[in-house]
Amino acid sequence: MAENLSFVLRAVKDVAFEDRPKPKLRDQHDVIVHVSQTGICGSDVHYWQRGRIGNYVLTGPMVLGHESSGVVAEVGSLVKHLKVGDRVAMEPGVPCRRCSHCKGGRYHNCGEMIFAATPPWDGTLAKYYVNASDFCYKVPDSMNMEESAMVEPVAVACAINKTADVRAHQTVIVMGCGPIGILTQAVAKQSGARRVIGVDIVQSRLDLAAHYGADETFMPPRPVPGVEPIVHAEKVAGLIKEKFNLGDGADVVLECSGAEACIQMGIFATKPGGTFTQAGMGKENVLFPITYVCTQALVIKGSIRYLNGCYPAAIDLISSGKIDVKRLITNRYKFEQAEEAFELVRQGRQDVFKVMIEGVQ
Ligand SMILES: NC(=O)c1ccc[n+]([C@@H]2O[C@H](COP(=O)([O-])OP(=O)(O)OC[C@H]3O[C@@H](n4cnc5c(N)ncnc54)[C@H](O)[C@@H]3O)[C@@H](O)[C@H]2O)c1
Ligand SMILES: OC[C@H](O)C(O)[C@@H](O)CO
Repeated sequence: MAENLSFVLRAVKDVAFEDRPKPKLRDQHDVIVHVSQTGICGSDVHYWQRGRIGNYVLTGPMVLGHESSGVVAEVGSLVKHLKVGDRVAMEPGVPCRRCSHCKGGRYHNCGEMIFAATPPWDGTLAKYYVNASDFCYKVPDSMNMEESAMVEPVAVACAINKTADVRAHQTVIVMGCGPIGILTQAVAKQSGARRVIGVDIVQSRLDLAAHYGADETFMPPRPVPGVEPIVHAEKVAGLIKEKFNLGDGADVVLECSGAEACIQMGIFATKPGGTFTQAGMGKENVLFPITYVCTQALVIKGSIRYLNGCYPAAIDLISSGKIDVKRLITNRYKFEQAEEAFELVRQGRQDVFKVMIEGVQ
């Protein structure tokens, strides 16, 4: 029997199962986690298919996966808050704790972050994963291990809302109704937003959004041949403002698709002085209506991964039943079927939303 069966991306479009040595505690504050469930994220599929996201480039074999829960199997001698057998949600990025960003409380900006399944760091799709104990959060008994793996995308959604400073009574437009968009809509609602409008080009995703966090949904009309895309985007933003009676725009726009058209529409749909936050990661460079940003004095922000407090907040939202992540899981696979699971996500079928891979027993 394998010691630490791992699902490894060996090169672009080339995955294989390998038996890797069981990880060792790197210091006395580490824990070894026996991984229970792992959700597949678009970025895992992206590395598999293209081998890079922005500056992160696959240069050697890397274990995939970063949305995981598990059971503590071993604890370092200085770990106080966890013991063997505890069930945890794992925050997959551990910062250096020493740079000016970490010391300033912005650890998401740490340049030395070790992030699971971001080259060159191995991910969590293995029997065992070693993590800093303070980045492992004990989950209440009421949460199962699939829900505990879903803490990761909910924490991303919390960070997006926190970055944009979403507040009570605001009108929020969320571009994109994939897992991140839908959860961002649900967190916006929980943050007190008065109206949340979800935008997507896929009807089934709008239908899900409408039964999840969004109050209203919108499908942008197709681009008109001969009309400049940016002119079309401004027109569509006008339609959104008119249809939903938003006056001169939404208080906040959260971009969760990465699509160039959505970025442009989102900017034009933000009210003067409002906040636009980019979380989607698509094309690295886009045509961007910068003069509009200037003349309307918009606040433009970027959101990446999680901020301090987002993991605990996500656990609270799930365990209190305020966000029901179970409804989002559409497909489940055994560890040995990991490639099949990845292939399913790659196909982008409309009936597939969140795919889970069970850990090695
Ligand atoms: N910032 C972060 O920390 C962070 C973390 C995780 C994921 N992401 C990024 O967030 C984005 C969303 O992630 P996801 O898992 O929900 O991905 P996804 O691909 O499932 O969702 C994207 C959605 O956008 C919709 N879309 C695409 N083009 C559109 C258009 N022109 N108009 C309207 N809708 C359009 C798609 O139909 C889809 O429903 C991705 O770009 C991902 O890389 C960012
Ligand atoms: O949810 C976390 C994200 O998937 C990662 O930051 C990834 O997209 C970039 O490495």
